[in-house]
Amino acid sequence: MGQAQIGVYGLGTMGSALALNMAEHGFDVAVTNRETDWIAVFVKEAGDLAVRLHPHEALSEFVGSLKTPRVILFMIPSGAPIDAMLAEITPLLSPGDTVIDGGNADFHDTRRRAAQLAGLGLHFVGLGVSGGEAGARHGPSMMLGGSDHSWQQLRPILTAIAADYEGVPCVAHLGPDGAGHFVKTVHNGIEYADMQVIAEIYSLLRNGAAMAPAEIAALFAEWDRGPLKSYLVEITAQLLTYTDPDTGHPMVDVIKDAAGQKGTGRWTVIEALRLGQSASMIEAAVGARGWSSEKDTRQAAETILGGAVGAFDGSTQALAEAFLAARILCYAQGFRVLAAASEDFGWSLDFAAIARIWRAGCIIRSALLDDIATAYQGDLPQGELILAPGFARTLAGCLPALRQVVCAAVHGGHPVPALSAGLAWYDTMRLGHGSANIIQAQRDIFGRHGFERLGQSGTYHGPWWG
Ligand SMILES: NC(=O)C1=CN([C@@H]2O[C@H](COP(=O)(O)OP(=O)(O)OC[C@H]3O[C@@H](n4cnc5c(N)ncnc54)[C@H](OP(=O)(O)O)[C@@H]3O)[C@@H](O)[C@H]2O)C=CC1
Ligand SMILES: O=C(CO)[C@H](O)[C@H](O)COP(=O)(O)O
Repeated sequence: MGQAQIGVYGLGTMGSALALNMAEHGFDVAVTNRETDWIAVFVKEAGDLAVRLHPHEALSEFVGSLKTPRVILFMIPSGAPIDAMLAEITPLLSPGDTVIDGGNADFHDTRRRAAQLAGLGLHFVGLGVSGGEAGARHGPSMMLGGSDHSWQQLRPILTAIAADYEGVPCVAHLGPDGAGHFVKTVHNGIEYADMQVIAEIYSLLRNGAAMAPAEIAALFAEWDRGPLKSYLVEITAQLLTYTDPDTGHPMVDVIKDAAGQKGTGRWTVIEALRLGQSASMIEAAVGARGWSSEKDTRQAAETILGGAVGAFDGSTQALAEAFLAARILCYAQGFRVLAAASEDFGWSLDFAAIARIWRAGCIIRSALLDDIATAYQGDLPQGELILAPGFARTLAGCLPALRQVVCAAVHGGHPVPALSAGLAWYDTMRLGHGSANIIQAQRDIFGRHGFERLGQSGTYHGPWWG
């Protein structure tokens, strides 16, 4: 009879940190890894926590060491590796056991896997985990999609290891099958947009206002003490203080300006479009990462198109206000995608709960999330965050600055795709009467698609065809 309360397969960055976190909270954890040489090293390096870690090389022994019904967490790349491991492990499991994918998975795959395992009497959980290595080790934010049975099995462990926000653990059961992975995907989409906004503001300060990294670091550190307080602002302030030991230059200057991406930002945009939404700031951030990776093309273009940029003479106060407006807008776009998916998949997502579990532990944790949780607990006009009285007021106060910053950036030739996408969305939403009447007329002329008339029901055609 097995004794371990949970098994962790995959002792990479995240899996090893989560296993140590569980052990530290008094849970007995069976551990294993594809590369088996690493298992003993990991346990040895765990020091005092090793007593709670039970290493196994063979999968059958790992499974056999677990209390039943079993709970097994995979922290490996999602996609083909998860499917291959499910094929290997499911014959060793019994009805009632739960398998968790804690990686960043495409929620469509999670839904498929949940259905596949349900056919075997097994439970499959898609668990979004955020916080990087430090979060996983000391308290991540976790978004769970799966059955009530699995949630009851996992709840004691997950609430113990989760980040804590004023006594509230940052973990929640958000819905069935793919709901947790979907929410994590959108979390990452917001992460992309917020990071892009920070990069754009940095660039305006550095290339437009000729500020040194150390000065910008001080400014970000100051912002981190006010309404812009967030993990991403904090680490940006820190990273700008480092010097490259090889060259003596600011570290940020020797890092190639080509951003990587593993897929979650792109998935957010694809799902948003599929759901009839446009998370334009997230789209801008994904696009900007793509363009950034075309370094050779950009270098060639600079010699042909001219790469000079003008001075940016906006104040740092205007930048702070523009940043706050942009942050509200990008979170609001992310929540709109969640709302659309919740409706489409019948998940009944609890948006206040999502905001609450993002307040600590995760990469997008920020001062704003408590206000978002509060807004979702009250009456939200049209269900729109930007219409919540507090946010509408803040946006109205900060919008002149966002407009001024975007204008100054455009005037000086500084690319600000996320800031300008946010502004365009705000300006679109605040107009009760837009310009789509022209599009409707065009569609009717070339395709007889018909249009609605203001104040009348039914479909009409114009007098175009004589
Ligand atoms: N790093 C981060 O900040 C975050 C990562 N994630 C997600 O967590 C998961 C793990 O990421 P991370 O810990 O960073 O990755 P690492 O690269 O540090 O570790 C990967 C782990 O997966 C194992 N592995 C790789 N390929 C296979 C395979 N084909 N079959 C079985 N095991 C395999 C590796 O085993 P071996 O040692 O044998 O190579 C290793 O244990 C990913 O899905 C990632 O998207 C989620 C949130 C944050
Ligand atoms: O999930 C995460 C943070 O929340 C991971 O760090 C993820 O890898 C970030 O995405 P990308 O690598 O595409 O920047």
